[in-house]
Amino acid sequence: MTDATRPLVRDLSEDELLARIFPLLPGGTATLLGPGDDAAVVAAPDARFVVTTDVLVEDRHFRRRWSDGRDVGARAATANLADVAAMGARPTSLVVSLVVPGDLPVGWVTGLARGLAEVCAPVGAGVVGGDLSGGDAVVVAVTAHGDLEGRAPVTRAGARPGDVLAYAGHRGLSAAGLALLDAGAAGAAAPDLDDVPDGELAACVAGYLRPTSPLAAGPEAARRGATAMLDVSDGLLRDAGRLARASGVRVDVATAELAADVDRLLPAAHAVGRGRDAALGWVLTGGEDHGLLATFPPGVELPEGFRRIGQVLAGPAGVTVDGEDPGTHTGWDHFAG
Ligand SMILES: Nc1ncnc2c1ncn2[C@@H]1O[C@H](COP(=O)(O)OP(=O)(O)OP(=O)(O)O)[C@@H](O)[C@H]1O
Ligand SMILES: Cc1ncc(C[n+]2csc(CCOP(=O)(O)O)c2C)c(N)n1
Ligand SMILES: [Mg+2]
Ligand SMILES: [Mg+2]
Ligand SMILES: [Mg+2]
Repeated sequence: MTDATRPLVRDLSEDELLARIFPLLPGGTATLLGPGDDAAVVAAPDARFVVTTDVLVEDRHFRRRWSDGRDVGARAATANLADVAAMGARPTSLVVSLVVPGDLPVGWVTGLARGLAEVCAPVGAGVVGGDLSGGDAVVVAVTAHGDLEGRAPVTRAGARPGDVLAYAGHRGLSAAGLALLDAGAAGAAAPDLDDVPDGELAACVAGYLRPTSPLAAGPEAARRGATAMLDVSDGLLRDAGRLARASGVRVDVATAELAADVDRLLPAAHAVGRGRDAALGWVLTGGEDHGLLATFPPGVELPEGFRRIGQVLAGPAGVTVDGEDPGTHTGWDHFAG
């Protein structure tokens, strides 16, 4: 019988570990020279490219008892590709820096490469290089690049009073999944997604372990004239506030437009002994869904996947919910609780 926990990272040399990773990485349609040399070469037909980076830290962004390597690889790719898409760009390539302890099974690391490939390959993005180091905790730092294909980038700063506020992707799913794992899984073995009961609870846990981002909706929003856009990583209200301040407008989120999302999360709220207030909180302030929040000029037909969730009004710059100040807790902050 094969032992999935062997060999360990410390049983292999760096070169041996890399030799197991390389064949698993997606090639990508823009890759001219992939991993193995001092740097990769990636086509940039537009003569400009977008570049962004995000890091996942063990016990801050994921727990090894909940997430396997594949989950973390998929999540690291999604978090980064969503930032590329939020500029209106098409992802082309990623580099991945890995810090791993020596007692980590090699299968965890190859799982991470497979998780990266599962998210990157379908959109034609290559994993073209990275770095490897030892350390006490697992850290996955990804840098992603994207092609604007001749379009102007969609920044956070272009929203105008009168625009429609719209969102594509899941809302509150990841936060609900985290709450379920937090409430039920202390000390438990990593849940295999296949073992989680069917239905909405499983969808929430999957939404936390492997969030999906509507990546194609970013370039499509740009083509349809989106005036501002960002991905929601820290919470709908927190990120809407960033867009609002960058644009110098008031962004008003309408809870009536979010009722179906709240309903969907009620089983998860009940499972952790909470009610509708918790579900609404996850939708408004939960992070890591990596959906796209964008503003469009009035009258524009929204691109596929986007739904209206509010409106853009004249200042003072900031976010309101049904016309009211939402208070201080609008989402995640690494340092300010
Ligand atoms: N250490 C840093 N040095 C330079 N710029 C940084 C640093 N950290 C963040 N930034 C920049 O600050 C801006 C906001 O970063 P932030 O990480 O909040 O955005 P994000 O990646 O879209 O969100 P999230 O990290 O929640 O997914 C980005 O333009 C980012 O490049
Ligand atoms: C074990 C565990 N506890 C809490 C959370 C929640 N969380 C961590 S970072 C973050 C915001 C996005 O991160 P960043 O701003 O670094 O991109 C959120 C919502 C989690 N994912 N895992
Ligand atoms: Mg970031
Ligand atoms: Mg972002
Ligand atoms: Mg953040």
